[in-house]
Amino acid sequence: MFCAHYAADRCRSCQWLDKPYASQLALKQQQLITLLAAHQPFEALPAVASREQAFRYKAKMVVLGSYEDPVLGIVNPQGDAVDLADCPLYPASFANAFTVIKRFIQLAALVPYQVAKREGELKFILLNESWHTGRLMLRFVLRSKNHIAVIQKHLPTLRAQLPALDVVSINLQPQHAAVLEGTEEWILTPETRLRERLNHVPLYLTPQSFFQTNPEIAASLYATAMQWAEQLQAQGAKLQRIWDLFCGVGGFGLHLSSALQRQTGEEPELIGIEIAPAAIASAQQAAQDLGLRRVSFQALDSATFAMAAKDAPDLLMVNPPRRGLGAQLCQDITRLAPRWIFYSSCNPQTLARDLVDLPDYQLHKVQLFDLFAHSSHAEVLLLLERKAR
Ligand SMILES: C[S@@+](CC[C@H](N)C(=O)[O-])C[C@H]1O[C@@H](n2cnc3c(N)ncnc32)[C@H](O)[C@@H]1O
Repeated sequence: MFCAHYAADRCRSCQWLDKPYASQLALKQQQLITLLAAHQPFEALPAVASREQAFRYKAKMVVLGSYEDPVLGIVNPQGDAVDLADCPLYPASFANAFTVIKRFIQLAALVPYQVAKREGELKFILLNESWHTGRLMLRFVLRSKNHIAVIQKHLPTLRAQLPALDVVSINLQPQHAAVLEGTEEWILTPETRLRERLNHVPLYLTPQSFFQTNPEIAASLYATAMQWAEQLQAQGAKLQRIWDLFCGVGGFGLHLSSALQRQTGEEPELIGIEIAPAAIASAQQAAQDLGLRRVSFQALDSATFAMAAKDAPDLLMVNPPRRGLGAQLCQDITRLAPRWIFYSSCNPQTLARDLVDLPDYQLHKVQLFDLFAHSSHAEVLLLLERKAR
């Protein structure tokens, strides 16, 4: 992929862009296998390759410059404001959306926040596109409530110029700190969720709920977890109780539950645990759309849930943030002793550390999903089985 910003040394966010894509993927795979070498023997499946560009359906843009001439992008290590409205990682529609958003910033006189002076109002623009529908969700991250009224006043103009825009919200982030978003959110549109669909599963993206940046590879990741579960069930494994810890809007659990039900005609019991209430509401809506009845999505801390649990599920799905599961949760998983674990990780280092804390489990399968092409980041799915005692 050619990127003019990278070539001019303005943006180096894609740290590996100087390597041909095939070499990037081979290197990630090799690093992963080396990291997990102590857990041999296991089957290392071929890495799932991404598109090289236009795969990133979520943009987090710092708002810089002035309201008359706004810049949407980053401040690079040299301290320069770099406009990334034409970043080739985004789908083609984002360039037009950013042009319209810049006009809106001018119209509503939304002064970009200046970190050094602690002045201004608009900190970030967060934009999501649904891969399935092409519809958009836009969030303005503001320092104070001062500009809510003016954004509301001009909202009809924004929506007329960007007809794909379904959801618009304001997030309040009053702190002078490197924090992307705050806890208060106002949704300004009648539509409060962006509809997505990966494989056969409807998913709802809302402000304040996590969703994967690369939906095409996320679809492959969910489909793979689903196929592994179907294979286990076909080989006679009992998979009647599933937990999906760190479930977000429910991607893994909903795929697993609906696929296993399709295979046997019997719906497994699914418990999904996630800290963000907005994501839980989305997961509940999707479960209802799928007609699943034996589902309980709960807004809780995963470690607290596991600590209080007495009985293990048959299949434990975990997909923690970069920090991994941590020692306490690994201890509770060991105590509960589910037979099967699917571990999806976006940080192989913390994954490797967690595996050391799960000595009762044998690693069977490893697969890399390149959600983050041109970077050193890797998403991995593992299949673990409790060792015979
Ligand atoms: C890597 S994301 C995975 C989300 C989801 N499994 C998916 O496929 O999109 C990690 C999720 O863990 C949630 N999370 C973070 N800390 C948590 C905690 N202590 N307990 C439960 N969920 C947590 C985040 O809000 C986020 O949705």
